[in-house]
Amino acid sequence: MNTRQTEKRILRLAIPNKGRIADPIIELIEDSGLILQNSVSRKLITGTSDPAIEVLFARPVDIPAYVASGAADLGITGRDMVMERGADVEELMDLKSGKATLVIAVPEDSDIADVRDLDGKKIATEFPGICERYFRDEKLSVSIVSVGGACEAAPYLGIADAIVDLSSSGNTIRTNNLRVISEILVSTTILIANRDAQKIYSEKIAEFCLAIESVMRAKGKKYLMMNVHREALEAVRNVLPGLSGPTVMDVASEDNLVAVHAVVSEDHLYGLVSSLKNAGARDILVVPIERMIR
Ligand SMILES: Nc1ncnc2c1ncn2[C@@H]1O[C@H](COP(=O)(O)OP(=O)(O)OP(=O)(O)O)[C@@H](O)[C@H]1O
Ligand SMILES: O=P(O)(O)OC[C@H]1O[C@H](OP(=O)(O)OP(=O)(O)O)[C@H](O)[C@@H]1O
Ligand SMILES: [Mg+2]
Repeated sequence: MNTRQTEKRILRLAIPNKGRIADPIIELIEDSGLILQNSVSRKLITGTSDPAIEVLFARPVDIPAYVASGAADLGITGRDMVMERGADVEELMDLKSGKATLVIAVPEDSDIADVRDLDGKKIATEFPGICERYFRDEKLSVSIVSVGGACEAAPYLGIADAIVDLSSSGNTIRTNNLRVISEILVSTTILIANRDAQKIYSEKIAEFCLAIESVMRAKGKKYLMMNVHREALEAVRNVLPGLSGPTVMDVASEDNLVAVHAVVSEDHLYGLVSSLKNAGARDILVVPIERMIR
């Protein structure tokens, strides 16, 4: 337990201050109902709508060490960052966003066909820690050239034979005439905790996880409400199967009418609405869902 943790009872959550995963993380946190006081200014530690939680803005790559040391109790960053730093933290939740694959790539016209061909070669990467461990485990001796970005240019510049870098759309690899020969890991954004934090803030952490989970569960889902004549109920039910069980309620004003409510996946919505109408549903409403708590 570090001194901050023993002295103060304000849970500190570290999140990225910039980069591609920063905005989706802020959006997820705020959708869960925890509002940040200063998300757009340059203030690096800010309060939230919960007086017992403060937010630290930091570089994604620094967050694992802050959490491991107890400078922050919770952190949200890429799994690749945690692995790169070899940080001793607890992974609490996979937030399933910010997906990217750490790949080994070589120039398209290279003779290198397989990882085994990399013995004795030079590898450029922003991930020297992961690389060193990976090639040691593979029992290959490589020299690692550490770069701060724009890694894909390294083979062309003659400073490396291969690169280890993240790829998501694959555009950068393709545009720079590289070919993937292997994948090292798939990274997503994760929620991590300091190993002592659970002892001090277990209730706050459980509350935070529940709130975040409820937003994730609601993503891509819509709430459908419709009125259905009893005779058409079976046909409407047949259109809905497979989706989370519809709720059927009597409509007070009309004897023969029931209200049917169901949670449906957004992907099904387009065809589903006309199928429901054809099956006899009417007054169909499609409503957004902010959070789903089980
Ligand atoms: N296509 C991608 N390329 C790089 N990182 C990605 C990609 N998709 C998701 N990520 C994740 O984003 C995080 C990178 O954070 P970083 O602060 O380096 O952001 P960035 O958008 O690459 O910014 P920078 O302009 O500083 O390179 C990592 O955890 C990484 O896994
Ligand atoms: O598969 P893609 O969708 O093309 O994405 C992959 C590219 O994005 C990242 O670079 P970034 O934009 O972070 O620049 P950097 O190399 O300077 O970090 C990563 O390092 C790759 O170069
Ligand atoms: Mg980058």
